[in-house]
Amino acid sequence: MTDEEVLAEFRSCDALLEGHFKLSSGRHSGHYLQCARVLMNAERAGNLARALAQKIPREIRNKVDVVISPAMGGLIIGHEMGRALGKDAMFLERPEGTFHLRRGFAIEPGARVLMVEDVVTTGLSSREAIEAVGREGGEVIAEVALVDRSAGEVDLGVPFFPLIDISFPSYAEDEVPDELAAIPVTKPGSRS
Ligand SMILES: O=P(O)(O)OC[C@H]1O[C@H](OP(=O)(O)OP(=O)(O)O)[C@H](O)[C@@H]1O
Ligand SMILES: O=C(O)c1cc(=O)[nH]c(=O)[nH]1
Ligand SMILES: [Mg+2]
Repeated sequence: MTDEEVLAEFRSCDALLEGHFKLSSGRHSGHYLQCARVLMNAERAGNLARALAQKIPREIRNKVDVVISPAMGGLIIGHEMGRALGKDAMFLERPEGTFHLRRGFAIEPGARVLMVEDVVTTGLSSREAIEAVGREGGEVIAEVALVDRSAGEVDLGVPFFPLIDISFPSYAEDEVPDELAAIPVTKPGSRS
């Protein structure tokens, strides 16, 4: 899929939002990609996951033992990636603030993990999720995401293959432009 085709999918289901958003990192932005709306259609979610799987070089794809994603945003795309690769898909949660496996999920010692995210902006959530896999005994060999909002700038410490690169501006709390500050802010994500 080309970048334009992927963005057309987002636009077609009103998932490319404009307004004033507080992101997971605490930064502010006039744009938000609401991946849950894109993924609410199972056929579209499957198509996107298969396109994303094609972004992973074959030599890495062939090594993946299991797929893991950080809830909530990574959950559906992680599940569909598991289907695309024919691997189990588990998810990390952070009810007390730190990602870990729950619900009886466990990783074989040394298992090679593909991390799957919906969006990467600063990469903070991804790095926390990658660390969590290490604590659980696995090794993240690569990450994929539907969207890289850092436009290729982020360093996750593992090879990273997004479906699309986008660079929407984001601002620290004390640098929000007046035009943006004038719009009531919403915080769509679930990090507290
Ligand atoms: O690269 P970052 O700056 O960390 O931002 C990206 C993260 O933010 C969103 O999750 P969020 O924490 O909003 O929670 P959710 O997945 O539960 O919606 C998104 O799903 C990524 O996990
Ligand atoms: O950085 C984020 O929290 C974020 C940005 C975005 O565009 N979409 C999203 O789901 N999360
Ligand atoms: Mg998330």
